[in-house]
Amino acid sequence: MGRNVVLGVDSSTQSTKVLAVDTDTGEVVARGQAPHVVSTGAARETDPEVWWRALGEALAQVGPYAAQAAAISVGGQQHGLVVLDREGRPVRPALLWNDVQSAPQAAALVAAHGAQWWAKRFGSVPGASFTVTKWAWLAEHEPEAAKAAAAVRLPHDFLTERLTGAAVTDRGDVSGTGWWATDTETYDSGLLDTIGLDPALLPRVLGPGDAAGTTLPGLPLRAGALVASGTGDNAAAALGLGLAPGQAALSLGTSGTVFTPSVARPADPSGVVAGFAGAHGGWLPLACTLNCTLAVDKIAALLGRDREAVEGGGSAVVLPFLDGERTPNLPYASGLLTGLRHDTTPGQILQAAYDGAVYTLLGALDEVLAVDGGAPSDEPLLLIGGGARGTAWRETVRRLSGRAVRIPVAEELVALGAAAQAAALLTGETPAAVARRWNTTAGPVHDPVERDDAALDRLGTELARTFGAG
Ligand SMILES: Nc1ncnc2c1ncn2[C@@H]1O[C@H](COP(=O)(O)OP(=O)(O)O)[C@@H](O)[C@H]1O
Ligand SMILES: O=C(CO)[C@@H](O)[C@H](O)COP(=O)(O)O
Repeated sequence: MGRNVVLGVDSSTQSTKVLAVDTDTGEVVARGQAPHVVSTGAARETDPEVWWRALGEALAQVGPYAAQAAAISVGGQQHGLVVLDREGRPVRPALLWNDVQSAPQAAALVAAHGAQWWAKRFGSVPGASFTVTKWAWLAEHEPEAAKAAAAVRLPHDFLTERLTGAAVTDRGDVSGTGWWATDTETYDSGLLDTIGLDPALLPRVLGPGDAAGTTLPGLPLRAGALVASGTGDNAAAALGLGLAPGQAALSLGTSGTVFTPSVARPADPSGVVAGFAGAHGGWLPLACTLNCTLAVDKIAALLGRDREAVEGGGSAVVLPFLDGERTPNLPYASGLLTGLRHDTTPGQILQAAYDGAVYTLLGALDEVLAVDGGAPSDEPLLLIGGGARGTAWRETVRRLSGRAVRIPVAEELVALGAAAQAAALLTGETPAAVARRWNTTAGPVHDPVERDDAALDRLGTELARTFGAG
């Protein structure tokens, strides 16, 4: 007898990953992965057709499970602006979450209404990552493309629609647009009017547990398989970990993120904490940096060193803002290296890059955990994302946080969370209950070590001195 299998997809910045997961046990029985192309230079863009082709390639790698799976769900990188024509073809490449060209539009939108208004109504103060600022940029710089729009989607909506034909999104991902009000859980027609975006172009927002539909014929999938709503990648990871309020995750990928579910609706006027909705109800306060694994890998490459070839000690400080930065909000910043002495070694400079990438995430973690008013939790911090496989990343987080860290053995928590969402459609459980049944957080716990306050002080001083940020 064949296994009961579901498929979970993570269409993230650098690649698409597909997991085929045994619904009963949570065992990953097959996996596939195919790379994306992200533009270099001033813009960060990817043609959505690249995601669609990558999904096909990754599905091909899971072999017969693609046609066997009874349900599928797509988690995707958040915020990206996908503009489609009447035939559902991209009008132009998608503007990604880490494209900071819309920083002037973000500043103008915040100035027009005030940070308090944004936080209170939308749960977030939009920086250049938010979709609303990208639409404003498009309307200003490429009005013909904006006029040609017959549909506006997020990355995961685009893929879900290709699978089902349904124009839908979910509350987790839509909460990162900046045009969906978290206080009323509706699109804000007044705001859409001011940015010239017709609400008819937007997808319907599904509720927790709703299905998007079933697979269209002609796909390399079981005809009529259930397709879950999908969600943004961080919300999917929260599902994949079965996170409960007070349990926090730190994700080390192209972006660095920290998040925890909360009962209270986040509304941080400082803009550090984004007030996202959870995929299955509740809230998901989150902070995100633009420069994480790619930035540190680039610095390792510039130094001609393996990413693990770090050395402790010394006084070097690196602020690895190679793409500008979002936390703190410094979209025009570039990377900075200071504190060099005659005895500084290349390995110390590389370690300083890791420190610089982790520093603001840990500061933001306390703010994320404070949304529910609790004291910072003593629970081990769950470390996920590609970087969690690296010793240098793990040891940097331990040394700068002074906290215990747990590394789940399960990799690809976003795809696993999508798979849990798909399985939940079949079993009637919540995705979190599925994830707990699958024991997705199992993995070694690394005990706390003494916090390196000297390194934290050096970084804090440099951020304040150079950028006036802390
Ligand atoms: N063994 C490893 N050690 C440290 N870093 C790793 C390892 N394997 C992958 N990575 C890092 O993981 C990153 C990709 O992580 P991932 O979470 O898949 O990114 P994204 O979801 O943004 O596409 C790469 O940029 C790479 O630096
Ligand atoms: O913008 C955010 C969160 O607000 C990013 O976390 C993106 O969702 C991209 O994620 P990765 O590709 O780095 O996983």
